[in-house]
Amino acid sequence: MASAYKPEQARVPPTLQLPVPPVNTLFSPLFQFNIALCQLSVTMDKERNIAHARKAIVEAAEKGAQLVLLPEIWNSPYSNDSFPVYAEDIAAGGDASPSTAMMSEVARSLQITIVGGSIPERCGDRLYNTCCVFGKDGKLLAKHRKLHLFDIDIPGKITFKESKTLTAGENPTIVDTDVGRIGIGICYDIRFQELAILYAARGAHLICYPGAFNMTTGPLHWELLQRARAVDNQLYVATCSPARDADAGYVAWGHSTLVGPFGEVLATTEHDEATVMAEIDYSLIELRRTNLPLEKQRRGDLYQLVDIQRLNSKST
Ligand SMILES: NC(=O)CC(=O)C(=O)O
Repeated sequence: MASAYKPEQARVPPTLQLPVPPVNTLFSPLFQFNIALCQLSVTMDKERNIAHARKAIVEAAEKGAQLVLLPEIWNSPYSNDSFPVYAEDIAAGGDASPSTAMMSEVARSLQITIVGGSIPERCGDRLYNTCCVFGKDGKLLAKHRKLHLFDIDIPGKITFKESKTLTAGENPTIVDTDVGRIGIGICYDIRFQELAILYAARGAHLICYPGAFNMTTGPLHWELLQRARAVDNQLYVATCSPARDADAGYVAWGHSTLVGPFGEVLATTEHDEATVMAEIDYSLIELRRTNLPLEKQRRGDLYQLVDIQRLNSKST
């Protein structure tokens, strides 16, 4: 009779395995707090977009948000023509990056954490689609450059090639904040489940995906992907889209959403401008991992995901 598989019998070296650490042994973030997803209208006027985002952040904080998530490309129209024109030199800061200066200032003055959606970033002669995370002291905690560029071709429906102007990032981004350990992905990054598995293995409580899905893929895939990433990894997933502008060159799907660790939609909206407010309770992550102990049941003898960065850092 075949004996039952036990994880400790896996023949893969332990350094390659991705054990998920218990949520409550990581560090001490707030376990319960309010998140705001600011689904913003975006215009061609960058100054207006920045002032408008600031106003939405202030209003969300006044309603009790301790974490604010902004949309993908909120300071610029979403187009290859606009990215070079609206791009900012984030590393230079100050006047070279009015969008990140605003987020840093408002995070500090309101004492909140901001996952700043994304903006086009200029670095030397390259452009990136970049998300900046600010702590409540206004410090830049992390910068995530979209890893998977949105290059798709669905004839008669939508063709978009971010790679015409943008360069892909090189690093997954996971960041410790006052409101938990947060993994970051931007829009198309949500389609790559390995990234979410990696974040879960590194102890993420929440994955934030600023994203501008479109009228073709949005109805079928947007919520499906969020719920899949959340239920597979038993953690929270938050998304934030620009509001829909039917006259824009790229029409965003909207529907910014928070999904819980049981794959349940906790809060969402339609396509108009709106701020979605919702409560996050990280104790539910442990509860769901106890209810469904997937981590213990995983067949490490049959399949493994390798954390390349961890592997490389061990071999140098
Ligand atoms: N805009 C994106 O990056 C992704 C998207 O719209 C899709 O995957 O569909």
